[in-house]
Amino acid sequence: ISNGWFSEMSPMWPGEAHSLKVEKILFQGKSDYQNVIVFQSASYGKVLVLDGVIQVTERDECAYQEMITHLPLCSIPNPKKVLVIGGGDGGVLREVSRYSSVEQIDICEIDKMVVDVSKEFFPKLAVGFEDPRVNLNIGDGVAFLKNAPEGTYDAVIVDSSDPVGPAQELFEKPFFESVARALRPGGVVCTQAESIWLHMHIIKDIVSACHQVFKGSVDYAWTTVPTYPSGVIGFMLCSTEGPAVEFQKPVHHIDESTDESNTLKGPLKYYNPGIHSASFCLPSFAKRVIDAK
Ligand SMILES: NCCCN[C@H]1CC[C@H](N)CC1
Repeated sequence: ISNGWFSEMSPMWPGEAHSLKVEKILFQGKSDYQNVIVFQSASYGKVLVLDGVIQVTERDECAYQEMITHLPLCSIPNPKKVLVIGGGDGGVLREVSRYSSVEQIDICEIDKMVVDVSKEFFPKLAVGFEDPRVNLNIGDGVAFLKNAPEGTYDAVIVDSSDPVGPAQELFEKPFFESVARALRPGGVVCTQAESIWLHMHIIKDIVSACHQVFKGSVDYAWTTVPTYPSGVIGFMLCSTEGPAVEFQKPVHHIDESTDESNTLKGPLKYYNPGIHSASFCLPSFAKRVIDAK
């Protein structure tokens, strides 16, 4: 942070950096896994940064948390058991807790400091931890999945940081295989899948690994998040062999009218059925890589 600005630099997006004006640094720490910073920005509310990379801001987190959750959960009729890998800020838990059909929400976050910092500085995200259906595990998602009984989950959501550092193995085939084993037939997974403007090479490898591992549907969706690099982020949507899942046609309808204004959850700010279907439409440079047979 220099002369009041934070610039997000990484070898993951060489030659460019999104900057936010810093009003006040609220927390600085180093966990067993990464450097953790929280600052009050001038225009995006509070910001959580891990190893110099923006994870969430109060102003635009809704886009990411709502899309990564509702794209998979609105694609299956009756989600009951959901697993979140990563997601220690609680935002995905907040979105999963909107489903009355859900009975069990397991979460496996490797870094306890992320949970503690979110509870202290991001109450609108950490509200997700208050749901009685949530079981919090602090540990490595890869090990957690290896110990999960086969066919346990209807949905797995992989809310990870970038494949540089603790989350690296969450982008590799062995991990996808352990996800497939933990899902029931026709179960769905949604993973954070980087930017079509910056990471087509990473996306190409993820898509290829997913086609080898998931014998149901394999699809890629994307959305806007102003404070993520290049202003967009994508998601892999995959299902295991079993009852067919058509990700582009949501079977479950939630929209801005779902009124939770009486709770910290509030109504949906971003997701709606139109955005759901539109998010699978790709620009040609991405389509030719992602849809290539
Ligand atoms: N719940 C925190 C979001 C983590 N996902 C982000 C995607 C974009 C990355 N550059 C940083 C992590």
